Amino acid sequence: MTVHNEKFSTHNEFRSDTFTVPTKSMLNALSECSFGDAVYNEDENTLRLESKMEEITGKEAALFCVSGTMSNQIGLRAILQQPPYSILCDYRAHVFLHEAGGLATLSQAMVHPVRPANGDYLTLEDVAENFTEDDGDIHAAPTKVISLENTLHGIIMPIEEIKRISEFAREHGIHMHLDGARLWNASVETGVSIKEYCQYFDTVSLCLSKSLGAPVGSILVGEKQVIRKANHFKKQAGGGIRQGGMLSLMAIHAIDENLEKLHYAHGLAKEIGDFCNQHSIYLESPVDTNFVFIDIKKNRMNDAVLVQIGEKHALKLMGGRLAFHFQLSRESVESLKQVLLECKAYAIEHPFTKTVSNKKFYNYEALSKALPH
Ligand SMILES: Cc1ncc(COP(=O)(O)O)c(C=O)c1O
Ligand SMILES: C[C@@H](O)[C@H](N)C(=O)O
Repeated sequence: MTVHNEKFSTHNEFRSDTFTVPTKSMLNALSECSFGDAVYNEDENTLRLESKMEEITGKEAALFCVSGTMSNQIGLRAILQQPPYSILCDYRAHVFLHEAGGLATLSQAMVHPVRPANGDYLTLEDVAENFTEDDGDIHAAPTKVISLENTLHGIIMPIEEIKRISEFAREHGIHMHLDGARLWNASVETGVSIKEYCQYFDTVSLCLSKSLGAPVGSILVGEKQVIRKANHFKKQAGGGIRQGGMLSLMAIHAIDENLEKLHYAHGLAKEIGDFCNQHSIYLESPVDTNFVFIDIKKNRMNDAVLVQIGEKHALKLMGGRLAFHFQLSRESVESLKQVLLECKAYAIEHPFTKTVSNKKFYNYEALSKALPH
């Protein structure tokens, strides 16, 4: 992957697939992009992207948003009507843990985080045992949305389970939202189409700026009146995009050119997952797609040491979560194996037994080194 300068190198970038950069093909396309004001729905490329996503997802309407956090939060807000209500989600859900408490502030929603009994993904039994019936009990905040995430920590949620939960939700008048930031990864891996996944949900958020490599953006899809309301919340939050044609054209190219490259990323992740298993480096969850979650606690590793050993080998890490994407080099993956062996050896000599929060899969100090101060 040729990049524009070493500061933005992605060949050695394992912190997240959010660090992927536009390909030369995406940049070359910009010579032909539109410059309409997208707030007035006058940008040709943005309308083309939204129409493309309506076709891919089978939903009535699509909305180009500046981030996945925005598309999730305005999507959930748009389907909620009158508090008190609650949102049921996985205890690791991004909408719950990593979107700055938006469900409380924008949606005034209570969140009911549920730990899957199987350790990997929510089942109907998890939902049925934990949802709050809208039965008039004034002590309660009835469940009005079940928000799923696929993939979650790279784990694929089986389509059969999604279907069971969706049927249950519809029987109980509960909306279904999908945080599909990496639904592309699930679809490429399972062969189940994006459209088939989306049919079980009222609203779906899909990210363009992660494994697909677009520089900015996510898409929210749903029924016309829901997307119309979501667009209102988008503008309220200052998310109106003026000449968005450059961003949406790169997003169109990202979908057309990079989707198949996800297989490469998944292959690298599985290779590292197998390597860990062969060298007794415990994993937190299965490697279904583009993430390897090292079980830092069980390995008695210190994630700051892992980051430092990574730096010694010119790799960018931010903790026990290892992200894989199509811009990684073969050499970096080989170096990563060395880093993991060194970190495992260090942990044997110096076991890390301090109790740390499991709320974050990233070492913010390491991440913050990349952030403007
Ligand atoms: C599962 C998931 N959903 C939503 C988001 C939010 O996306 P963004 O960082 O564009 O706000 C992320 C972050 O990348 C994510 O990992
Ligand atoms: C950090 C987190 O918000 C981001 N979504 C990631 O996966 O890297």
